[in-house]
Amino acid sequence: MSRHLLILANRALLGNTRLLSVLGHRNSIRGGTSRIFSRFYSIEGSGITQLWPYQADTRSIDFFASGFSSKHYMPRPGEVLEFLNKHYQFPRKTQDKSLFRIRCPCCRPHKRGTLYTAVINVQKGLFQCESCLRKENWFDYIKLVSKSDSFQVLSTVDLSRGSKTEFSVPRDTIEKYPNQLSEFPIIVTWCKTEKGLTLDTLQDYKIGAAKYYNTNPSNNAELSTDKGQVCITFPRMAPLFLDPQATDEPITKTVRIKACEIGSGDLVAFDPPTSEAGLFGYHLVQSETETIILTGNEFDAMAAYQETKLPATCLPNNTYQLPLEILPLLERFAKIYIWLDDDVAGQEAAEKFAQKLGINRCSIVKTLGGNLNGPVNASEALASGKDLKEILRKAKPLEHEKIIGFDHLKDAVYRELVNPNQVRGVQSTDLPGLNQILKGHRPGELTIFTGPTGIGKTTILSQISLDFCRSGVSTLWGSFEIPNVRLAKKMLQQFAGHELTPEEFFQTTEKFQQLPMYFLKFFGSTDLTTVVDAMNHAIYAFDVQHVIIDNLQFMTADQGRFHDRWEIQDRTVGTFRRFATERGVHITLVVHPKKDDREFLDLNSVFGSAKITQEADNVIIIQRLIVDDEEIRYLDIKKNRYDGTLAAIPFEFDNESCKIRQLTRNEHDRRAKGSKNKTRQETEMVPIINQNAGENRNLNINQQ
Ligand SMILES: Nc1ncnc2c1ncn2[C@@H]1O[C@H](COP(=O)(O)OP(=O)(O)OP(=O)(O)O)[C@@H](O)[C@H]1O
Repeated sequence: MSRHLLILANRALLGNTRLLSVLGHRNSIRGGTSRIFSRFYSIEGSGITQLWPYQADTRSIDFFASGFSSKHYMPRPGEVLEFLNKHYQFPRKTQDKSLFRIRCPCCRPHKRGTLYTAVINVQKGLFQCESCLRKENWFDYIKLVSKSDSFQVLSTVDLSRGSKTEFSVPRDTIEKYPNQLSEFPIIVTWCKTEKGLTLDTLQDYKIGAAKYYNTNPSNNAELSTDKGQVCITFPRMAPLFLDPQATDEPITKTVRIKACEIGSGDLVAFDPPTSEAGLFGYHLVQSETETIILTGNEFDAMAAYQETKLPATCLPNNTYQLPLEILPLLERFAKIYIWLDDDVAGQEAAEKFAQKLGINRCSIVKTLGGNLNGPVNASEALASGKDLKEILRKAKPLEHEKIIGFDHLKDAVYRELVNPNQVRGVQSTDLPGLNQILKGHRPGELTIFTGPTGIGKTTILSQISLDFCRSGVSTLWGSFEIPNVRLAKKMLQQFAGHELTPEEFFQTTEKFQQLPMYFLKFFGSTDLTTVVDAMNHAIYAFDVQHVIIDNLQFMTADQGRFHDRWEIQDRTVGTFRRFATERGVHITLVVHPKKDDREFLDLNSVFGSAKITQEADNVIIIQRLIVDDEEIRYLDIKKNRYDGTLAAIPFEFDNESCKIRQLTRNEHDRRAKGSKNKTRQETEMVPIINQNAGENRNLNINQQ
């Protein structure tokens, strides 16, 4: 602590003006220095070392996670005015079209005339009050209006036992990993022959070798108890100081290790497992560096750096996520090349990240350059002898949504045409039948999920969300009926495949915490605007792609009188529908059925008006069929806007893992053969059996 205080004192003395100017863009200096620190860099309570200077360890993560947003960020067109109107701020026009006069959420309205003391730039979301001199960026203004210190979102880390942010071995050992590279010539040879990377590049990036256990959450295998396997190690670096306008060279230190399998480059472990600090290759950034390349993984970053000589870094996790914790590290760059895979998912992520980082400073690199075939990323381009400098030179900025031209649209349509399989969406591992019927989990859709009380809606959705999350789909749960802790407990059991003993708990949570899974803190009846604000924030902060709302009735309970209830639910569904399309996320909404004694449910059984199922892209109903005292349950897909395929998937429930398993055709036929007198509804249900699990074969939808 004393060292940090000393550095802080030195900095304050030597560059007081610079320090204040750095703080100035986020803080009014009217309240004096202590107020500056207490507002943004709180030195009270938890102690100065946690917040200032930005430490290369990970303790300051929560601080940034709850508050940081890039000053380069531009709200979507119309977003600011929509927010102001929804929150009854009654903005008034000024002569300047981009400026609106509003009330300051911080000033006390003592006199009527002093109410409208602030202005907001509706294009940039920047807020400034003439009375209290407060200046805020868009997200901080939202927080002030929402009167919320955080956006009520928990992560898997919060719900298990807190983050593990210490290295598993002493720091000295970590620093020696690059020296161990020479002991494993196989790594150097593989990087050279398979990836075209030189020893110099590996050394520049401090690539090393070390033994690690497999703790990758997408790997279903139990944690191995042997001594681990030799891995190639990628260090993640963070500066000791976070001063976006620093002119001296940042001093960096290793804050996290990513360990991958030699030969495949597949993720084996992160050390520490849950920290998000630092960026790969950040030590290559010099004081005068203004440009950086952001790639999808370490091999792409090294390839881009080797050929273009520009410092290149990569997304920190094996998913398309750009965590808030690393945004401060990218704040200083005037130009960012986003170079992700040139496929549908990669280009969609690139566009999202460009908006998150500020579209004015980002250019998107397309490795394919409009060709149908060829290398899709920097690493493949290097290995196949392409000119990476030339590819980079052709990078284009993302146009603002409002002025998107036909060129951009043409690109997107073309991408979908030539990659039909990629447009199908993320595939389920647990339930291959879902892939056969719905073809995949796609952004921008609304799925309605229903079934009788207690039939297992939450349990199945928990399993499905975990399944997609393991494939990298960042997921936000809004559990308005079941407390988050109970949901997380169920999810942990499904994740482990059995109920956990206290001994297993720690090992399993280590893996579980690495999943991009988040939970809204709300419970019971909650105002729609509050939920939508939190969802918006989660998309910015955690790159959420799938939102689950469980359920519509609990979220809207006690809102409005009896006869207004349908209207409120219709409005809620309409808002979610629009949200899914505009923000490109998949929303799964659980809706209870109407009180219905019939054995089988259909589209008319969904509670509320017909609008609910009309708005939906997919409707899934859990059905039960009683045959000779034995019960068979089905996931019955009753609506599928993507390609119209309708069918039902029979499944059984496994108590031990708390998961469902799809029945094979034989298993189903054996159980269903007792059903002699088929009802009309029963014959309408068309079971699909996972004889060829995972294959997308043509469905014989008249199997029965
Ligand atoms: N297919 C199944 N067979 C038997 N039991 C199940 C099945 N699915 C879930 N369960 C168990 O039934 C209980 C209720 O499950 P769950 O909460 O998921 O139902 P739900 O439909 O979401 O309930 P609600 O209508 O109250 O929201 C849980 O204890 C769960 O473990």
